[in-house]
Amino acid sequence: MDQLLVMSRFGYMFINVLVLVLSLMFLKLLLRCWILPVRAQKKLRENGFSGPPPSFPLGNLNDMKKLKTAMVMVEKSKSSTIINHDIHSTALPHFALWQQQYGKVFVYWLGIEPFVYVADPEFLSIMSKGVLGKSWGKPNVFKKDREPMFGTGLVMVEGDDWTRHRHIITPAFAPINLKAMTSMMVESISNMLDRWAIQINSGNHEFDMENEIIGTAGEIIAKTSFGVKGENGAQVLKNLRAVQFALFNSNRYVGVPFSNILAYKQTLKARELGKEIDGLLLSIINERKRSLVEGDDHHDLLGMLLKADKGKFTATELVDECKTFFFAGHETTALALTWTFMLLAIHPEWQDTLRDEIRQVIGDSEIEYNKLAGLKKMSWVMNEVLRLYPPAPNAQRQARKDIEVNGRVIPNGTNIWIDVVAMHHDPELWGDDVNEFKPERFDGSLHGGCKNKMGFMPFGFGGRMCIGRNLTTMEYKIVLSLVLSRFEISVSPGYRHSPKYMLSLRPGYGLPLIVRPL
Ligand code: HEM
Repeated sequence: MDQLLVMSRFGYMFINVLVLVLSLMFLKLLLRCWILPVRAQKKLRENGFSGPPPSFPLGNLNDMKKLKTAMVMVEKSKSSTIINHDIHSTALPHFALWQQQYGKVFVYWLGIEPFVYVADPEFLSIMSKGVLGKSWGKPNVFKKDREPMFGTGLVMVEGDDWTRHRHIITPAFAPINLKAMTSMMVESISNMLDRWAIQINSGNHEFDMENEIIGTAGEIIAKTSFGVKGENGAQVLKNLRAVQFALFNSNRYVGVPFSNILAYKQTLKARELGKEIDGLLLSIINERKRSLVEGDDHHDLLGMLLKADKGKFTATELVDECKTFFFAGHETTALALTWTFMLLAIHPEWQDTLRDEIRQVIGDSEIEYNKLAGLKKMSWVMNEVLRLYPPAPNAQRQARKDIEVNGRVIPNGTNIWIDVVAMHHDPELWGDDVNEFKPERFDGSLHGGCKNKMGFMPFGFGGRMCIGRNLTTMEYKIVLSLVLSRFEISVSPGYRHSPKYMLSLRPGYGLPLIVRPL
């Protein structure tokens, strides 16, 4: 009898505790998914930020999806031979439409996360001047998602940690160190061109240039970051690509509560691959540390970090920085080159102009780092390509404090989405020829004559500007010099111009080009 009484009391207590725990969980959920977003929306409205009305729990994701689908239908009905550089309304139709309705600064919602959208360089300039580095960071909503790619590498760290990381890494990108990477790059590119020559000899002149360049750029970034040689290196490269595929080639509902559960297969796969990459990179790092003691020299970024580092980075931090170099530097550089080949293929006069310049600056000698700065017109072409087709089509921040811009407050916790494609294609900033390929607009002007300096930002802005931009410029110039010295290119009739926003800005159906030896 007593025993029964004790058991029923115990059961009663258990149920009470369970109810309490479930109620607390429910309240937390209510606060996170409903009360806080409603409060944020009210504050943003009070501060004059309007935008498309969100619905629960998707925010504006459904509108975005519908507009994209409608745009795909419109595109399918168009002639496939037209190459139009006015890409904002086709690649990002939701932003183009909302801009017309709400202006260049408005609020939209990814799930329960508010984003202040900015396509006004003046607003951006005032905002970034008033913001101390610590008042904003990278959106938490993306951090978890991209953890297997960047970990706590430079792209993701904030505050004092960011200052420390940036301080240690900056010297690795110094010209003297980049110079030592020239031969690694020349080797990979020459291998690719020799493959092309063999294929052309066998009668096949058509290449998917995006595939070709992504493969070679991946090899180069892996070599220049941590030395891809050996079995471990090759396996790291393979896994890094697989992580990217698992994370971004699927429909993910960023900002929607429990969306990770919906995409749990990809999330788990990315985490597993991420762990495997960490293990492989760790063994490369340990091997390097041993060989450094024995006096071996490695001219890649990891080698430079290990030499300069003297224990300033933990092993995990070193692993994360290697992954960061790969993910931040691989596709961006490859896409800059891919879009360049598309534009040069439809502008043979610019192929000739660059060939003349290469002949004058480099001649028949081997490519040397010091000579690359002399390729001025090539720099104009690079800037113009990055303007029309920016491989990093947006930048994001999250307010860590209330941020005031012209008397309007962006509340702590709000995300900020800077639309680089919109600013690069804005006729009010660039003039009526904004959608024309005119590299000469960069002759004597670092900002291509844009009315506001912040209107041209392919490498970001402020203290967080891309640390790898000199490395990219170097690779870009070496690739173009070697390709244009041996081949001429034209567009294949199979090319369908359809730039798509998939985290980066890439050709929707690849880039088939016809390549002929000179
Ligand atoms: C065409 C090529 C490239 C483009 C368009 C590009 C673009 C950008 C942009 C826009 C940012 C700023 C992001 C932000 O403000 O949130 C950035 C940052 C960064 N990039 Fe690049 N990038 C390129 C190549 C590279 C390369 C080759 C590397 C390294 C090997 C690299 C490493 C980084 C890193 C580590 C950051 C973070 C810097 C920081 O937060 O302090 N990037 N890049």
